[in-house]
Amino acid sequence: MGKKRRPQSIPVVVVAGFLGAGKTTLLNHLLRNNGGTRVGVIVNDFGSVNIDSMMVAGQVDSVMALSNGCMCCAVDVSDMDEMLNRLAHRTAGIDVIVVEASGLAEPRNMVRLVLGSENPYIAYGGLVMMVDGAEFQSCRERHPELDQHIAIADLVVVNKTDRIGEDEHNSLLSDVRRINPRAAVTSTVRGRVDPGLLFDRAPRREPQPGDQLTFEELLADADDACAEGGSHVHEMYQSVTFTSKSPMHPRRLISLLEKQPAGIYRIKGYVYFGVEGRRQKYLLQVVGDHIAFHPQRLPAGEVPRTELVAIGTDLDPESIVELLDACAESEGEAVGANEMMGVHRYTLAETAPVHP
Ligand SMILES: Nc1nc2c(ncn2[C@@H]2O[C@H](COP(=O)(O)OP(=O)(O)OP(=O)(O)O)[C@@H](O)[C@H]2O)c(=O)[nH]1
Repeated sequence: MGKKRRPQSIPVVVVAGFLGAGKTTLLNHLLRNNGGTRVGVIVNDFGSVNIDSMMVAGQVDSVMALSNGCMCCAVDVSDMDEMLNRLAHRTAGIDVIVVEASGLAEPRNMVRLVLGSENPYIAYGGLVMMVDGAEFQSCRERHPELDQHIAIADLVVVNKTDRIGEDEHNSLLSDVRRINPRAAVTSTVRGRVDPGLLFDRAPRREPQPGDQLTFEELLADADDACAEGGSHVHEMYQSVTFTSKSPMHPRRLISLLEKQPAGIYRIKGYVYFGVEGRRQKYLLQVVGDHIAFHPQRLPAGEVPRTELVAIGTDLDPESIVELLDACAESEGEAVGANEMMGVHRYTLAETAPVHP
């Protein structure tokens, strides 16, 4: 018997945005507030350890990780295709698929990967660009390409508006609208957007005469950029992975984070402090000079360890690993609860992405 065709194809929404803009936070919000819509997730992280998939795991049945670095320049679309095929299979019972691009991805290429899929059960569902309200203007100065990313979005989410004043917010909104007059634009805190903006969206409209570039032209541009070794933001960036089974010394780690080695823009991952009596690990999030710890219960049976990815430009991986190594507790070193003061200063009351 032939496979029964679904009455409707499954939309695949791509969520992109620069490092730390709040993509995973948005994803977690969508997963918690899905209103019964079954969401399949594909995450693509820049570092060799996929922290993002750990941050959404447990929230959803179907999360798949495209690791080994940023996927956007992959010549071979088969990895993405295979995941789309698995999520779109009727036994998975998925209604919508969200692809979280790496923070350094070229969004056009991520879209191209979705459009390149030959799966008849999926349909491209649009591009959502997350903008870090607090960091975007300075990021644009360093990476003018970010404007082109905004220019092709269907929905722009201006996030972290709690970190900017009204004037800055208004000027950011007018810049976004000038760069992309046709996109829907919404502002939020902690990615709290109405899931209906992403899921039940009207079918993508055909490009109109007068649009700056047609969608096909944008995709063709993406091909050219790759072929010429083009100007992708991620080419300037490297990632360094650090893991340690020894607990980290809170005070030493905080001093390192407060005087970050040159070039680092983003650090994320899990930190274990071996303070007696605490079965806790901390999700560490650093974006620019903004540091945040989110305490989480250490699940029974989980071997405590620290696993961090640092992302930035002109990094010296060896010296970064050495500096982090020096933050680990040495044998016999007694670390009291008072050493955690610095960590508490950066600990958010609201525990964001948590394994239930
Ligand atoms: N103040 C504030 N912080 C936020 C907001 N949204 C997200 N964050 C924090 O910003 C940090 C980065 O958020 P993520 O969701 O991991 O960002 P991301 O875009 O997935 O990061 P990458 O995958 O590394 O590019 C985390 O510490 C979040 O808790 C917000 O609206 N306001």
